[in-house]
Amino acid sequence: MNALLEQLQMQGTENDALQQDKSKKWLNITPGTGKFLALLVDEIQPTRILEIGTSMGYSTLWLARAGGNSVQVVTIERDEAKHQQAQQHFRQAGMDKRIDAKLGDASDWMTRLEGQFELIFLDADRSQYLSLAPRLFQLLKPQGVLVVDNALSHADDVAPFKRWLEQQPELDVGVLPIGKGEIVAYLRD
Ligand SMILES: C[S@@+](CC[C@H](N)C(=O)[O-])C[C@H]1O[C@@H](n2cnc3c(N)ncnc32)[C@H](O)[C@@H]1O
Repeated sequence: MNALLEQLQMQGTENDALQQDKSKKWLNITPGTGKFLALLVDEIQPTRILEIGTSMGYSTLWLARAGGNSVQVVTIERDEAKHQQAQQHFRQAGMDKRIDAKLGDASDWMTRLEGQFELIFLDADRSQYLSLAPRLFQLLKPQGVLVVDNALSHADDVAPFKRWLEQQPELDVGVLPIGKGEIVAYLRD
């Protein structure tokens, strides 16, 4: 599994350096963010994790591995080629049973998901975050944590969403200087 993560990290870096078409870039989280997510999973011990923005499944694999056998990760990707390749990586890692990979737009899938998640990782089209915010909030379980990537690398893009989070009295919101910057929002009970 370590070897697969290292391979995906290297392939992603190489692909993104050469690829001109942004929709074909992998845009993996950094290994540091992967380690942070794994630590968080170890601390929260979630049974259900929601990820928005699968790409090739690099971050999904960090989440699923840390969660062990008892976790189910639901991950959403709208690009069919990426969705297919991610599923191949999940099988390769032997993690396909605990990863439920959905193909389609997050705004659509999120209305169809039932129940709540102890951890939500948001790493998708930042222009949609504000419109997704109310439903994301409903999907987050009390004492759950929402993590949002690119808080520092694309601070202007995520600013309206971050302000929305900060206006919710039940949420404690901070930004950690890990990887591309991570918003971490904790939903008090
Ligand atoms: C930054 S990449 C995700 C990287 C991935 N989390 C990782 O670190 O391995 C963002 C991905 O989100 C997908 N995406 C963007 N907006 C989406 C949406 N509204 N619904 C589903 N997928 C979306 C894109 O196609 C892209 O593959």
